[in-house]
Amino acid sequence: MYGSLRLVNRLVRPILSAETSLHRVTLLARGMSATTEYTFTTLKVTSPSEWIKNVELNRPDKRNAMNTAFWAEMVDCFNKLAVDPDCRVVVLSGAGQLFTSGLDLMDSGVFQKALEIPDPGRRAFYLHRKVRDYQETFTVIEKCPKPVIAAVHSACIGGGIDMISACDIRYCTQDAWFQIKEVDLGLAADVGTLQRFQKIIGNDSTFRELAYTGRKFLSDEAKSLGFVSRVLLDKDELLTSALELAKTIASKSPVAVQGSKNNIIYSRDHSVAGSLDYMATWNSAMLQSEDVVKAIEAAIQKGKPVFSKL
Ligand SMILES: CC/C=C\C=C\CC(=O)SCCNC(=O)CCNC(=O)[C@H](O)C(C)(C)COP(=O)(O)OP(=O)(O)OC[C@H]1O[C@@H](n2cnc3c(N)ncnc32)[C@H](O)[C@@H]1OP(=O)(O)O
Repeated sequence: MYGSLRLVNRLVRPILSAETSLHRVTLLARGMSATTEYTFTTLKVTSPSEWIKNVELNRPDKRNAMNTAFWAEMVDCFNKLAVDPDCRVVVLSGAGQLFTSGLDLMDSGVFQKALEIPDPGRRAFYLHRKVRDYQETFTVIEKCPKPVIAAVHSACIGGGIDMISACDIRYCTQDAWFQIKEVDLGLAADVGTLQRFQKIIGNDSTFRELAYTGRKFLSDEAKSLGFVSRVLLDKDELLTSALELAKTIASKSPVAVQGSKNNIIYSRDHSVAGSLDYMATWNSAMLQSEDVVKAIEAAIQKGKPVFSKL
Protein backbone atom coordinates (compact mmCIF):
# COMPACT_ATOMS: atom_id res chain seq x y z
CA MET A 1 0.00 0.00 0.00
CA TYR A 2 2.73 2.49 1.05
CA GLY A 3 4.82 1.52 -2.00
CA SER A 4 1.95 2.26 -4.35
CA LEU A 5 1.27 5.56 -2.57
CA ARG A 6 4.91 6.59 -3.11
CA LEU A 7 4.56 5.61 -6.77
CA VAL A 8 1.33 7.62 -7.14
CA ASN A 9 3.06 10.57 -5.43
CA ARG A 10 6.09 10.38 -7.70
CA LEU A 11 3.97 10.24 -10.84
CA VAL A 12 1.30 12.76 -9.93
CA ARG A 13 2.88 15.45 -7.72
CA PRO A 14 5.12 17.08 -10.40
CA ILE A 15 2.22 17.29 -12.87
CA LEU A 16 0.04 18.75 -10.14
CA SER A 17 2.27 21.59 -9.00
CA ALA A 18 2.81 22.85 -12.57
CA GLU A 19 -0.86 22.49 -13.49
CA THR A 20 -2.29 23.97 -10.29
CA SER A 21 -0.53 27.29 -10.86
CA LEU A 22 -1.55 27.31 -14.53
CA HIS A 23 -5.15 26.56 -13.49
CA ARG A 24 -5.15 29.46 -10.97
CA VAL A 25 -3.88 31.89 -13.61
CA THR A 26 -6.59 30.72 -16.04
CA LEU A 27 -9.33 31.08 -13.41
CA LEU A 28 -8.18 34.55 -12.42
CA ALA A 29 -8.06 35.57 -16.09
CA ARG A 30 -11.64 34.35 -16.53
CA GLY A 31 -12.74 36.07 -13.31
CA MET A 32 -14.22 32.81 -12.03
CA SER A 33 -13.59 33.40 -8.34
CA ALA A 34 -16.78 35.50 -8.16
CA THR A 35 -19.87 33.73 -6.81
CA THR A 36 -22.52 32.75 -9.33
CA GLU A 37 -25.78 34.75 -9.48
CA TYR A 38 -28.98 32.72 -9.40
CA THR A 39 -31.96 35.04 -9.80
CA PHE A 40 -35.09 33.60 -11.37
CA THR A 41 -38.85 34.16 -11.30
CA THR A 42 -39.92 30.49 -11.18
CA LEU A 43 -36.99 29.00 -9.26
CA LYS A 44 -35.48 29.82 -5.90
CA VAL A 45 -31.86 28.78 -5.46
CA THR A 46 -30.32 28.61 -1.98
CA SER A 47 -27.19 27.13 -0.40
CA PRO A 48 -28.35 25.09 2.61
CA SER A 49 -24.81 23.85 3.24
CA GLU A 50 -21.31 24.13 1.80
CA TRP A 51 -21.14 22.64 -1.74
CA ILE A 52 -24.93 22.10 -1.90
CA LYS A 53 -27.48 24.07 -3.91
CA ASN A 54 -31.20 23.69 -3.38
CA VAL A 55 -33.22 24.49 -6.51
CA GLU A 56 -36.82 25.01 -5.46
CA LEU A 57 -39.68 25.13 -7.96
CA ASN A 58 -41.23 28.37 -6.81
CA ARG A 59 -44.74 29.04 -8.08
CA PRO A 60 -46.59 27.60 -5.09
CA ASP A 61 -49.83 29.48 -5.84
CA LYS A 62 -49.96 27.73 -9.23
CA ARG A 63 -48.83 24.39 -7.78
CA ASN A 64 -45.44 24.89 -9.43
CA ALA A 65 -46.93 24.55 -12.90
CA MET A 66 -44.31 24.78 -15.66
CA ASN A 67 -44.84 28.04 -17.58
CA THR A 68 -42.82 29.59 -20.42
CA ALA A 69 -40.39 31.29 -18.02
CA PHE A 70 -39.78 28.00 -16.19
CA TRP A 71 -38.79 26.12 -19.37
CA ALA A 72 -36.09 28.75 -20.09
CA GLU A 73 -34.94 29.39 -16.51
CA MET A 74 -34.21 25.73 -15.80
CA VAL A 75 -31.73 25.68 -18.69
CA ASP A 76 -30.04 28.85 -17.48
CA CYS A 77 -29.98 27.60 -13.90
CA PHE A 78 -28.52 24.16 -14.58
CA ASN A 79 -25.98 25.51 -17.08
CA LYS A 80 -24.74 27.77 -14.26
CA LEU A 81 -24.76 24.96 -11.69
CA ALA A 82 -22.80 22.78 -14.10
CA VAL A 83 -19.78 25.11 -13.96
CA ASP A 84 -20.20 26.58 -10.47
CA PRO A 85 -17.10 25.46 -8.52
CA ASP A 86 -18.98 26.02 -5.24
CA CYS A 87 -21.63 23.45 -6.17
CA ARG A 88 -21.04 19.71 -5.93
CA VAL A 89 -24.59 18.41 -5.46
CA VAL A 90 -28.06 19.79 -6.25
CA VAL A 91 -31.29 19.09 -4.36
CA LEU A 92 -34.42 19.74 -6.46
CA SER A 93 -37.60 20.37 -4.45
CA GLY A 94 -40.94 22.17 -4.73
CA ALA A 95 -42.36 25.08 -2.70
CA GLY A 96 -45.85 24.95 -1.21
CA GLN A 97 -48.46 22.21 -1.15
CA LEU A 98 -47.02 19.91 -3.78
CA PHE A 99 -43.92 19.24 -5.88
CA THR A 100 -45.36 20.11 -9.31
CA SER A 101 -48.59 19.95 -11.30
CA GLY A 102 -46.63 19.67 -14.58
CA LEU A 103 -47.23 21.70 -17.72
CA ASP A 104 -48.92 25.06 -17.14
CA LEU A 105 -52.26 24.48 -18.81
CA MET A 106 -53.09 28.21 -18.81
CA ASP A 107 -49.91 29.16 -20.68
CA SER A 108 -50.80 28.25 -24.24
CA GLY A 109 -48.23 30.47 -25.99
CA VAL A 110 -46.62 27.69 -28.03
CA PHE A 111 -49.92 26.25 -29.26
CA GLN A 112 -51.31 29.70 -30.09
CA LYS A 113 -48.20 30.58 -32.07
CA ALA A 114 -48.33 27.23 -33.92
CA LEU A 115 -51.95 27.84 -34.90
CA GLU A 116 -50.92 31.16 -36.47
CA ILE A 117 -48.57 29.39 -38.89
CA PRO A 118 -50.70 28.48 -41.93
CA ASP A 119 -48.37 26.02 -43.66
CA PRO A 120 -48.38 22.55 -42.00
CA GLY A 121 -44.74 22.01 -42.92
CA ARG A 122 -43.59 25.23 -41.28
CA ARG A 123 -45.91 24.60 -38.32
CA ALA A 124 -44.32 21.17 -37.90
CA PHE A 125 -40.82 22.65 -38.02
CA TYR A 126 -41.82 25.23 -35.38
CA LEU A 127 -43.30 22.59 -33.08
CA HIS A 128 -40.32 20.30 -33.59
CA ARG A 129 -38.01 23.11 -32.47
CA LYS A 130 -40.19 23.85 -29.46
CA VAL A 131 -40.34 20.23 -28.31
CA ARG A 132 -36.55 19.97 -28.65
CA ASP A 133 -36.23 23.18 -26.56
CA TYR A 134 -38.53 21.76 -23.87
CA GLN A 135 -36.60 18.49 -23.86
CA GLU A 136 -33.43 20.48 -23.22
CA THR A 137 -35.04 21.90 -20.06
CA PHE A 138 -34.67 18.48 -18.43
CA THR A 139 -31.72 17.15 -20.39
CA VAL A 140 -29.64 19.90 -18.73
CA ILE A 141 -30.19 18.04 -15.44
CA GLU A 142 -28.59 14.96 -16.98
CA LYS A 143 -25.85 17.01 -18.65
CA CYS A 144 -25.05 18.75 -15.35
CA PRO A 145 -21.97 16.90 -14.08
CA LYS A 146 -23.11 17.29 -10.47
CA PRO A 147 -25.56 14.71 -9.04
CA VAL A 148 -29.13 16.00 -8.75
CA ILE A 149 -31.37 14.61 -5.99
CA ALA A 150 -35.13 15.06 -6.51
CA ALA A 151 -37.08 15.54 -3.25
CA VAL A 152 -40.75 15.01 -4.09
CA HIS A 153 -43.61 15.79 -1.71
CA SER A 154 -47.30 15.25 -2.46
CA ALA A 155 -48.04 15.40 -6.22
CA CYS A 156 -45.64 14.94 -9.13
CA ILE A 157 -47.65 15.10 -12.35
CA GLY A 158 -46.91 14.96 -16.10
CA GLY A 159 -43.84 17.10 -16.80
CA GLY A 160 -42.79 16.45 -13.20
CA ILE A 161 -42.15 12.79 -14.06
CA ASP A 162 -40.15 13.85 -17.15
CA MET A 163 -38.12 16.16 -14.91
CA ILE A 164 -37.31 13.78 -12.06
CA SER A 165 -36.56 10.95 -14.51
CA ALA A 166 -33.55 13.04 -15.56
CA CYS A 167 -32.36 13.30 -11.92
CA ASP A 168 -29.76 10.99 -10.42
CA ILE A 169 -31.62 10.00 -7.25
CA ARG A 170 -35.25 10.38 -6.16
CA TYR A 171 -36.61 10.55 -2.58
CA CYS A 172 -40.27 11.20 -1.74
CA THR A 173 -42.68 11.62 1.15
CA GLN A 174 -45.16 8.94 2.22
CA ASP A 175 -48.03 11.04 0.81
CA ALA A 176 -46.38 11.42 -2.59
CA TRP A 177 -48.18 10.37 -5.74
CA PHE A 178 -47.05 10.26 -9.34
CA GLN A 179 -48.88 10.36 -12.65
CA ILE A 180 -47.75 10.05 -16.28
CA LYS A 181 -50.66 12.28 -17.11
CA GLU A 182 -49.94 13.20 -20.75
CA VAL A 183 -52.19 10.52 -22.23
CA ASP A 184 -55.18 12.20 -20.55
CA LEU A 185 -54.35 15.40 -22.45
CA GLY A 186 -54.16 13.60 -25.79
CA LEU A 187 -50.41 13.63 -26.12
CA ALA A 188 -47.52 11.23 -25.82
CA ALA A 189 -45.11 12.37 -23.10
CA ASP A 190 -42.39 14.05 -25.12
CA VAL A 191 -39.82 15.53 -22.77
CA GLY A 192 -38.10 12.50 -21.28
CA THR A 193 -40.47 10.12 -19.47
CA LEU A 194 -40.84 7.67 -22.36
CA GLN A 195 -37.08 7.65 -22.88
CA ARG A 196 -35.82 7.49 -19.27
CA PHE A 197 -38.50 6.05 -16.95
CA GLN A 198 -38.31 2.48 -18.24
CA LYS A 199 -34.52 2.52 -17.97
CA ILE A 200 -34.87 3.54 -14.31
CA ILE A 201 -37.43 0.95 -13.24
CA GLY A 202 -36.38 -1.84 -15.63
CA ASN A 203 -39.97 -3.08 -15.84
CA ASP A 204 -41.36 -2.62 -19.33
CA SER A 205 -44.84 -4.00 -18.67
CA THR A 206 -45.56 -1.74 -15.67
CA PHE A 207 -44.03 1.21 -17.48
CA ARG A 208 -46.35 0.78 -20.48
CA GLU A 209 -49.33 0.31 -18.19
CA LEU A 210 -48.58 3.61 -16.43
CA ALA A 211 -47.90 5.48 -19.71
CA TYR A 212 -50.99 4.15 -21.53
CA THR A 213 -53.45 4.64 -18.65
CA GLY A 214 -52.22 7.69 -16.74
CA ARG A 215 -52.93 5.71 -13.55
CA LYS A 216 -51.74 7.43 -10.37
CA PHE A 217 -49.14 5.47 -8.43
CA LEU A 218 -48.31 6.09 -4.80
CA SER A 219 -45.06 6.28 -2.87
CA ASP A 220 -45.00 2.58 -1.89
CA GLU A 221 -45.40 1.48 -5.52
CA ALA A 222 -42.80 4.05 -6.61
CA LYS A 223 -40.43 2.53 -4.05
CA SER A 224 -41.14 -1.06 -5.02
CA LEU A 225 -40.57 -0.18 -8.69
CA GLY A 226 -37.25 1.43 -7.80
CA PHE A 227 -38.41 4.82 -9.11
CA VAL A 228 -37.61 6.35 -5.71
CA SER A 229 -34.96 5.00 -3.40
CA ARG A 230 -36.38 6.27 -0.09
CA VAL A 231 -39.79 7.21 1.30
CA LEU A 232 -39.77 9.71 4.19
CA LEU A 233 -42.50 10.55 6.69
CA ASP A 234 -43.06 14.19 5.72
CA LYS A 235 -41.51 17.13 3.87
CA ASP A 236 -39.23 18.10 6.78
CA GLU A 237 -37.77 14.60 6.96
CA LEU A 238 -37.56 14.48 3.19
CA LEU A 239 -35.49 17.65 2.92
CA THR A 240 -33.32 16.68 5.89
CA SER A 241 -32.58 13.26 4.38
CA ALA A 242 -31.95 14.68 0.90
CA LEU A 243 -29.55 17.21 2.41
CA GLU A 244 -27.74 14.51 4.43
CA LEU A 245 -27.32 12.47 1.27
CA ALA A 246 -26.10 15.55 -0.60
CA LYS A 247 -23.53 16.27 2.15
CA THR A 248 -22.20 12.71 2.00
CA ILE A 249 -21.78 12.91 -1.77
CA ALA A 250 -20.22 16.38 -1.50
CA SER A 251 -17.60 15.07 0.94
CA LYS A 252 -16.24 12.72 -1.74
CA SER A 253 -13.81 13.64 -4.49
CA PRO A 254 -15.72 15.76 -7.04
CA VAL A 255 -13.48 14.31 -9.74
CA ALA A 256 -14.60 10.80 -8.74
CA VAL A 257 -18.30 11.67 -8.30
CA GLN A 258 -18.63 13.65 -11.52
CA GLY A 259 -16.61 11.03 -13.39
CA SER A 260 -19.00 8.38 -12.06
CA LYS A 261 -22.07 10.33 -13.25
CA ASN A 262 -20.57 10.81 -16.68
CA ASN A 263 -19.73 7.13 -17.05
CA ILE A 264 -23.05 5.90 -15.62
CA ILE A 265 -24.94 7.90 -18.25
CA TYR A 266 -22.55 6.84 -21.00
CA SER A 267 -22.97 3.16 -20.04
CA ARG A 268 -26.76 3.45 -20.00
CA ASP A 269 -26.65 4.49 -23.66
CA HIS A 270 -23.82 2.29 -25.00
CA SER A 271 -22.63 -1.32 -25.07
CA VAL A 272 -20.64 -2.80 -22.17
CA ALA A 273 -17.56 -3.13 -24.40
CA GLY A 274 -17.84 0.45 -25.69
CA SER A 275 -18.45 1.77 -22.19
CA LEU A 276 -15.43 -0.04 -20.75
CA ASP A 277 -13.31 1.49 -23.49
CA TYR A 278 -14.76 4.96 -22.74
CA MET A 279 -14.06 4.40 -19.02
CA ALA A 280 -10.46 3.48 -19.70
CA THR A 281 -9.95 6.66 -21.72
CA TRP A 282 -11.69 8.71 -19.02
CA ASN A 283 -9.55 7.32 -16.22
CA SER A 284 -6.33 7.56 -18.21
CA ALA A 285 -6.75 11.28 -17.45
CA MET A 286 -8.55 11.20 -14.09
CA LEU A 287 -6.24 8.71 -12.35
CA GLN A 288 -3.69 11.53 -12.46
CA SER A 289 -5.86 13.70 -10.21
CA GLU A 290 -4.53 14.95 -6.87
CA ASP A 291 -7.76 13.57 -5.39
CA VAL A 292 -6.44 10.02 -5.80
CA VAL A 293 -3.37 10.86 -3.72
CA LYS A 294 -5.42 12.74 -1.11
CA ALA A 295 -7.99 9.95 -0.80
CA ILE A 296 -5.38 7.21 -0.46
CA GLU A 297 -3.35 9.27 2.04
CA ALA A 298 -6.48 9.88 4.11
CA ALA A 299 -7.41 6.19 3.98
CA ILE A 300 -3.99 5.17 5.27
CA GLN A 301 -3.96 7.82 7.98
CA LYS A 302 -7.63 7.17 8.86
CA GLY A 303 -8.34 10.85 8.25
CA LYS A 304 -10.86 12.80 6.20
CA PRO A 305 -9.66 14.00 2.82
CA VAL A 306 -10.35 17.59 1.83
CA PHE A 307 -10.77 18.08 -1.90
CA SER A 308 -10.30 21.37 -3.69
CA LYS A 309 -12.87 23.06 -5.91
CA LEU A 310 -13.51 21.61 -9.32
C1 LIG B 1 -44.09 20.15 -24.92
C2 LIG B 1 -44.90 19.70 -23.74
C3 LIG B 1 -44.07 19.56 -22.55
C4 LIG B 1 -44.47 19.03 -21.43
C5 LIG B 1 -45.77 18.43 -21.23
C6 LIG B 1 -46.17 18.02 -20.03
C7 LIG B 1 -47.52 17.45 -19.89
C8 LIG B 1 -48.08 17.54 -18.49
O1 LIG B 1 -47.50 18.05 -17.59
S1 LIG B 1 -49.60 16.82 -18.33
C9 LIG B 1 -50.08 17.33 -16.72
C10 LIG B 1 -50.79 18.66 -16.68
N1 LIG B 1 -51.22 18.94 -15.34
C11 LIG B 1 -52.44 18.63 -14.87
O2 LIG B 1 -53.27 18.13 -15.58
C12 LIG B 1 -52.71 18.97 -13.42
C13 LIG B 1 -53.75 20.03 -13.27
N2 LIG B 1 -53.94 20.42 -11.88
C14 LIG B 1 -54.60 19.68 -10.98
O3 LIG B 1 -55.09 18.62 -11.26
C15 LIG B 1 -54.77 20.26 -9.60
O4 LIG B 1 -54.51 21.63 -9.65
C16 LIG B 1 -53.80 19.61 -8.56
C17 LIG B 1 -52.39 19.57 -9.08
C18 LIG B 1 -54.29 18.19 -8.25
C19 LIG B 1 -53.82 20.45 -7.26
O5 LIG B 1 -55.10 20.60 -6.79
P1 LIG B 1 -55.40 21.71 -5.66
O6 LIG B 1 -54.37 21.63 -4.61
O7 LIG B 1 -56.83 21.55 -5.29
O8 LIG B 1 -55.15 23.11 -6.38
P2 LIG B 1 -56.08 23.87 -7.44
O9 LIG B 1 -57.09 24.68 -6.69
O10 LIG B 1 -56.57 22.95 -8.47
O11 LIG B 1 -55.02 24.84 -8.12
C20 LIG B 1 -54.49 25.94 -7.44
C21 LIG B 1 -54.05 26.96 -8.47
O12 LIG B 1 -53.04 26.40 -9.27
C22 LIG B 1 -53.43 26.41 -10.63
N3 LIG B 1 -52.89 25.20 -11.31
C23 LIG B 1 -52.78 23.96 -10.82
N4 LIG B 1 -52.26 23.15 -11.72
C24 LIG B 1 -52.02 23.88 -12.83
C25 LIG B 1 -51.48 23.59 -14.12
N5 LIG B 1 -51.02 22.39 -14.45
N6 LIG B 1 -51.40 24.59 -15.01
C26 LIG B 1 -51.81 25.84 -14.70
N7 LIG B 1 -52.33 26.18 -13.47
C27 LIG B 1 -52.44 25.21 -12.57
C28 LIG B 1 -54.94 26.43 -10.61
O13 LIG B 1 -55.45 26.89 -11.80
C29 LIG B 1 -55.18 27.33 -9.42
O14 LIG B 1 -54.95 28.65 -9.84
P3 LIG B 1 -55.95 29.85 -9.37
O15 LIG B 1 -55.41 31.06 -10.02
O16 LIG B 1 -55.84 29.85 -7.87
O17 LIG B 1 -57.30 29.45 -9.84
